[in-house]
Amino acid sequence: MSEQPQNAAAATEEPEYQSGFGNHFSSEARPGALPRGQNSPLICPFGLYAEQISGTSFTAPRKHNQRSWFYRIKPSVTHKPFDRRVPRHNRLVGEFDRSTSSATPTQLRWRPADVPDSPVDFVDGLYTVCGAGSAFLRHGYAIHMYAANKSMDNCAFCNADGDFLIVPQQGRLWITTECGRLFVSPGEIVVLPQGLRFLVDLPDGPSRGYVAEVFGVHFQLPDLGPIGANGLAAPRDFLVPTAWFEEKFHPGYTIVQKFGGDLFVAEQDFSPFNVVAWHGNYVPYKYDLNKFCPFNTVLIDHGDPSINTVLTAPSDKPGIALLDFVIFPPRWLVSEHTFRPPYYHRNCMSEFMGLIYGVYDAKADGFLPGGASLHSCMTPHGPDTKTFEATIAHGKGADPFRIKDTMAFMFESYLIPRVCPWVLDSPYLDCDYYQCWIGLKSHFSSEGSDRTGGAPQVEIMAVKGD
Ligand SMILES: O=C(O)Cc1cc(O)ccc1O
Repeated sequence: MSEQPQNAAAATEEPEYQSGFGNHFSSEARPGALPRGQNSPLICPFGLYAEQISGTSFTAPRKHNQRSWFYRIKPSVTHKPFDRRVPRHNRLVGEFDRSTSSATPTQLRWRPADVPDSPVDFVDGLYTVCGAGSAFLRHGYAIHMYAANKSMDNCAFCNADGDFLIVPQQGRLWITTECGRLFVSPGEIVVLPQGLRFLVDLPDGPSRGYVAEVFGVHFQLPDLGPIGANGLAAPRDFLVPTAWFEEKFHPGYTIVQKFGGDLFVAEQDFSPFNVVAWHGNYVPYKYDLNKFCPFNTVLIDHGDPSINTVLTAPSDKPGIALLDFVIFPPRWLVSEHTFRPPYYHRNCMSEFMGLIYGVYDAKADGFLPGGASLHSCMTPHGPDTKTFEATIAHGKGADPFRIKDTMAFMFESYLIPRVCPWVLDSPYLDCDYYQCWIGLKSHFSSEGSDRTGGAPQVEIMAVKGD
């Protein structure tokens, strides 16, 4: 047995991690448990079973190829047949079409959902907000949110459909996976790859957050282009678990498998967290968003948000994301004679936004931590009236200004999302969202602007020589 605490929910200290992104990692909870020389020896050390999990086709190009080898007490196949789970609720979608969801160009915003009073775990608290494509066709994505208050008990979750990128907003997540354990706090994110079994304990009780799920592709770090070799999210800040196992007889233990958006259950009599050693590059990982190294304009204008991409799930088209994860972290705004909040815009990409804490600089009110907004392809949006008027009135844009204590994020996709009925009928839907822009009035004057007074757009400081 592992030396570490057996009751995952009781543990509150960070476990040990390995660091890096895309590495071939290896870890053993028992020295000598990792076979040397080959992946699948006739007899594995300690009598373990060897089992591979592949996250890409066997023949995927080497630079994309992902797989891990697990050395476990019993193989994961040792369970009774899968049965469709009697739905407690049916709010997960894996195929987005007219029968499951609808498309709307309307700007949508939701207030934060209350965490329920009745006991709800991570799986039952998960509901799809919107998405596009199909888990079966291995192309598309789903955006989910969760509100839960109790740890998963005697069960583990396995998402056969895609990778989960979880953004906790309230309450820490203590996540046990086949590769080991991760402690994830609001301000951090965690990626759980397709098919990996995991369970979520909630050491703080009530818990809420956002999930992006991508079908048929995995998240990668964005290229840095002219930024150079450093900046944005650094590979060494990604943390991967070390092997941890429990050898527990667990009669009635259930694997809850999401398959095409539906939930299936299969019973077994042991903990699936029985991997004593593993190696490979198909791994769960977490990342602290406060480690992000943001870049920004340093003279004029407001840069496009793509500059703050943490992770991207690419499409087959170069430079076009199936789903980008972009953040709006604390940063200095220094551009001159510039309207510094996000510009008004209509984009060909669709944008789902969430707020982890603080205030987002385009919305003076109404966009709250735990809430969300969705602006679909070519739907106009931008700063609300209060933000625009305050920015202009106070002549903001002259002195360097530090945006503090905030963390907003965006899931951005080139596939247009369809929205689920339960979030359109939700009591948390802000039906007055459009009002935040209705007050924007014309400042047009054919005499010329009374604000800039024709001031030069950029002041150039000449430095005289001796
Ligand atoms: O607020 C938004 O909608 C996201 C966003 C932010 C920004 O700084 C520039 C463009 C953009 O779409």
